Amino acid sequence: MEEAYQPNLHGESTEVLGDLLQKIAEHKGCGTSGGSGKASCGTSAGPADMAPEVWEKVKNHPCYSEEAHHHYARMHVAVAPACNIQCNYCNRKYDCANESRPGVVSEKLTPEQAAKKVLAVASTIPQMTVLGIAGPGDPLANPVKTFKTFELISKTAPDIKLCLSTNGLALPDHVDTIASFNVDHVTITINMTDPEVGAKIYPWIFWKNKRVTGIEAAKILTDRQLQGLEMLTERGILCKVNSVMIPGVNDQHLVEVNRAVKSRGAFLHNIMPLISAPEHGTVFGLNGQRGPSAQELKALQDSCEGEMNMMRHCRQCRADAVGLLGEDRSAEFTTDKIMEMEVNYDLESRKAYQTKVEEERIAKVEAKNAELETLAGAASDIKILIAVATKGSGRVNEHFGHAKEFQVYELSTKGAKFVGHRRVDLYCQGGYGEEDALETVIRAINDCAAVFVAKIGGCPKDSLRAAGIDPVDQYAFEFIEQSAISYFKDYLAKVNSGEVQHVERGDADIRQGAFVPV
Ligand SMILES: C[S@@+](CC[C@H](N)C(=O)[O-])C[C@H]1O[C@@H](n2cnc3c(N)ncnc32)[C@H](O)[C@@H]1O
Ligand code: SF4
Ligand code: SF4
Repeated sequence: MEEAYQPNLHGESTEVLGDLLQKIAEHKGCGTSGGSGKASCGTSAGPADMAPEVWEKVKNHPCYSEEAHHHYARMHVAVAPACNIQCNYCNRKYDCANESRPGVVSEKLTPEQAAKKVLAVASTIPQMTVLGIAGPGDPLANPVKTFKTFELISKTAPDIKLCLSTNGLALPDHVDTIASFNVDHVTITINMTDPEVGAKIYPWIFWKNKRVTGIEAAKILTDRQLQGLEMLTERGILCKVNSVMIPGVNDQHLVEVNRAVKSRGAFLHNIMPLISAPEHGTVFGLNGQRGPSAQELKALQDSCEGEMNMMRHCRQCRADAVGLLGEDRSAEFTTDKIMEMEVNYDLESRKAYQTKVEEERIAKVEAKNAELETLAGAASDIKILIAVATKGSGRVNEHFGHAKEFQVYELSTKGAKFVGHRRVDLYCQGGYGEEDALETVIRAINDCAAVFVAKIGGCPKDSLRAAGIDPVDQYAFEFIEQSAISYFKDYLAKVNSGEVQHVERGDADIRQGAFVPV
């Protein structure tokens, strides 16, 4: 192991960073508020309503703050191979280096290898702020490996936030240990509170040294999950609940789940699409269980939003993912490569870098707010979706042809709201076989009125226009939200003058997560 690094937590740059973060909070725009669990980021209640200790936890956590995810990165370490339950959508034996979805890893690590990897990544990616353990199995079915990893990292990289993601079965037994390692973000996957529904998702659980099946298993699981959630929130640990949306199985029921977890103090609800394909070898993949469409997912998230804040920017990462959400740099940090890397974990230079990131965030929020003021008083029910090609930093900074995903924003007189993303790399690979990649991208974003890009060639421009999608490169390298609001203002003006006719667009031809044609 490396020698323990002793940080200077009272250094000047730390103070500067603190001031900047406070400024951002005053600009109302960058977190996800506590208590009510409602969204912020210029969408509704902002950090002004958020308890300072909650703000402290979410301000640079890419999963807990939609706004932070444009700037801050996370990493997962795959130290937890075993699992204590079986879900009909999970098969951890299937592995593909090019595939990014939960449960997939290229190599499993020991706690010592994981700690070394964290230092290597933190030295290379100064905006990496969060270390999560999310499998490939269940962290709490591997408690020794999980907590040893946390212990090592909390000593060597004390500025990194620790997270874990669990199915919750063993959670009540480990809450005190979780709290003792200052793990202040825990995700619990809760797909049901009704055991009848649960029996369709979980064939078995391993409980008190024996296998339990059916409704009895689902009843134990839901009781333990809800008990664990209550125990964590009582201790002030922020909880995110993941729910996998499985059409025809738990889609209607998730509204009830949403109420149940909100009433027990969950901070954020992440309803994610089922990923299901026969080649994954899962029960659902093999029996043809489909995932939801992008529209079905958004409709369910919208219907739960009145209740609590919904996460819409989850990328359903691999258990060894590294980088900004939506990018995967795990191939740069394999065990072989780390061995040869010069690791220089310097807390002060990490803080200095993050200070620059915070300056950029402030500029972005100010620009958005200024643009939003120009919309004040505009009355219209029109809403449109736009797709944005971005590499991060909250800017329109990706070439159309290089985009592996598009971020989708809903524009209205209230402003620009992030509502999801479309991963076109997997869609191209898995969806339509020989079909031209451009065609599949167009089908994936054909519910959007425009696509914002840093650059685009003449041919794709023409094809997009023919599909009724406006290719917009005039905001190249500008901030996304400010540009989107400015575009929407022009759009409304053109609709009002009759220059453009607003049409309600149909659904995109994409099934989130499943990558098969609707
Ligand atoms: C791989 S699991 C690891 C953590 C833990 N075992 C759990 O299930 O919460 C991480 C997340 O991925 C989700 N997941 C796994 N397979 C999935 C699939 N095929 N489709 C959608 N979500 C999936 C799980 O439900 C969980 O929320
Ligand atoms: S609990 Fe997590 S790791 Fe275990 S089978 Fe379900 S998804 Fe897979
Ligand atoms: S799977 Fe979702 S919640 Fe977990 S690290 Fe990725 S984006 Fe964040």
